[in-house]
This record gives sequence, structure tokens and C-alpha cells, in this order.
Amino acid sequence: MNDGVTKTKLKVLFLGPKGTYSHQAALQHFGHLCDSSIYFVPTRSIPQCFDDLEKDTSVNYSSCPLRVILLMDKWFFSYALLRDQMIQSKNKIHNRIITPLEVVGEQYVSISHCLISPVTFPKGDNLSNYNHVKIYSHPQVWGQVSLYLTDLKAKYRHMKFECIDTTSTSEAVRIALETQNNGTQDSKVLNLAIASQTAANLFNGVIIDNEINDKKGNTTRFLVLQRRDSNKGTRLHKKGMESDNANLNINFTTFTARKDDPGSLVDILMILKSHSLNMCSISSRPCNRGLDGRNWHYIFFIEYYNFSEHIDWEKFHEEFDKHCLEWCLWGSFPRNERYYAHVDKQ
Ligand SMILES: O=C(O)C(=O)Cc1ccccc1
Repeated sequence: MNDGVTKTKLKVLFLGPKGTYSHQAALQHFGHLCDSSIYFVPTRSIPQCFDDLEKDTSVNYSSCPLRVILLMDKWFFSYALLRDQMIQSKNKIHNRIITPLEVVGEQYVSISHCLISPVTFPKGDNLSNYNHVKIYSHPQVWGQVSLYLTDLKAKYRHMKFECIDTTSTSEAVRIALETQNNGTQDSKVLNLAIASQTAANLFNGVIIDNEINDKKGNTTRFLVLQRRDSNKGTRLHKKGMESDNANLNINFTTFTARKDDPGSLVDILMILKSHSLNMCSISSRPCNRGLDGRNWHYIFFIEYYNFSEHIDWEKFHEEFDKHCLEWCLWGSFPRNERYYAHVDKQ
């Protein structure tokens, strides 16, 4: 019933154009909302997903792969964007950094790559009619199809193969089809793309090979971010998880340790143990913070969850704050049920 109050639609950013795996992650996460209450906006890059979410208050969420991204011919890991946001944030409470964005959810997308062509091949015809094949895709894809590409090059030894990075898999399809059809290239050159079936269908590409991932059941994890709700202040961890695992609550934190203290990392991880917190992931990236004029610090990314209902988060915060050089609680969010559908396939 229309109560006379016009609800503004939620705005969700994803790495565009439509048909990317990031688009699929956003649809999976918010698909339960009807079209009248949400719209999905494509961006040209993952950094734009971060920047526009932070600066444009009309944007509510961003869906970002927690993996490789390409920016100005450099490979950036999304971890780097989280790291940079943490070390650039000025909002600090003692050693705790309050970043403008927070993580409010996760998604898992099955990655099934197809080799997509602008042209159909008459029965029995194949790539042999060409002597130069350009394959376009997102940089994260090359490592997921390396065996397939090796076999393809072995099968067509006479041909020149060229892999060209694009900002997304869908963009790869658009560029391959546009380049092939704009008639600017030698007729012996074929432009192909590696992307999902969805992207192929969206751009009317022809799938000439599917499920070309080296590893079947491949999954990419995405994070859902929003601007920290300023009136929530420094958000504490959500209270403990419910009794059964289905509602596991994941906490995502980054921190830098005191570099020269022997065992400083161990001391920090021991805080998790002393509070019965189970660490479920750890990763690190160089972080030349130069806080103390020295380089080669590392920033650690950890995720942890609790079984017991009664965690003394205040005490946990105090101890964490005491042992870390800097730290940031990016968010606490429920474990997505798709995690369980994929975890055994990793
Ligand atoms: O380019 C896309 O479709 C993306 O969403 C980035 C990506 C690329 C490859 C695997 C997972 C996500």
C-alpha cells in the first residue's frame, strides 16, 4: 500500500558493464529485493566502486571481488584498496582506525568461463582460417584458464595468440565483438573474449567453448560494502553468533603489528585464542606505512568468528588496541550460505 511516502530506491554499484561476475554477485545479494526498490549501477573499475560509494551519498552499497583488479596497467589486489583506505583514514580512536566504508556482507559466485566469438563457425570450420587471435578478458581470468590456453595454442601452432587485459569480463565481450565488426582489422585476425555465458548472451556473442576454467567449481568471493553509518559511531562487533552454524557471524579486521617486537604477531593472534575466537582466514600485504620511518611493514587481514555467545568485546578491543600498531574492524556479517555450497570445491 502506498502510504504516500516515496521510498528512494537502493543504489548498488558493481564492476560493469552488465553481465560481469560482480554484477552476478550484486544480483545474488540483493536479488530478493523487488525491482521497484533497488537498482544496480555499473562502474568502470573497482576503485570507482570504492570512491563513488564513499563520496556519493545516493549510493548505498558496492559489490567488489576480493581479488585481483586492473588499474592503469597495474595489477591491484582489492586487498590493496582496503589497505589504502585504512592507512589514509584520518578518523582514529587511539590505534583504532575508523574507515569511511565497512563490510556488511559477502557473496560467492561460481565462475564458469566461456570462449566467446563475434562470429559463428560453419560446421567443421574452426580457428584455422585465422592467423592471429586476440583474446580479451579481465586479468584475474588468465590464471584461471592457463591450461586451456596452453592447449589451444598447442592445437593451433601456426597462429599468433595475444591476451589483452580489459577492466572486466563483460567489457572484454563488448570490445571483442565491436573490434571484429568495425572492419578495421585484417580479415585474418579474430577477436575473442573469455567471460560468462550471461555476458555472451547480453552482447549476442557466440559461445565456441564453455567451462574452460582449469579448475571446475571455481568460485570467487565478493564483499558487499557500505558507508559506515556515522550515527552508529565506532561500531562494535555484532553480538555473538546464534546457536547453529548457519548464522555464523564473521568479523573482518586488518591490522599492523609492532614490527620490531619479537612475536608481536603471535601476541595479537593469541588475543583471539584467549577470547575463544576462531580465525578462519589470514592474509597479508606489504604496507610501507613509514610510520616510524622504516619500510616493509605488513598489514594483516584476518577473519574470525566466535562459538560462545558471551565474548567480552570491550576487553577484546582494549587488548587488540594495546598490541596493534594500527587496526580496523571492517565489519561483522553473517556467513553467506553459498560459502557452504562451495567450500568443499576449493
Ligand atoms: O570482470 C568481471 O566479470 C568481474 O566481476 C571481475 C572478476 C573477473 C574474474 C573472476 C571473478 C571476478
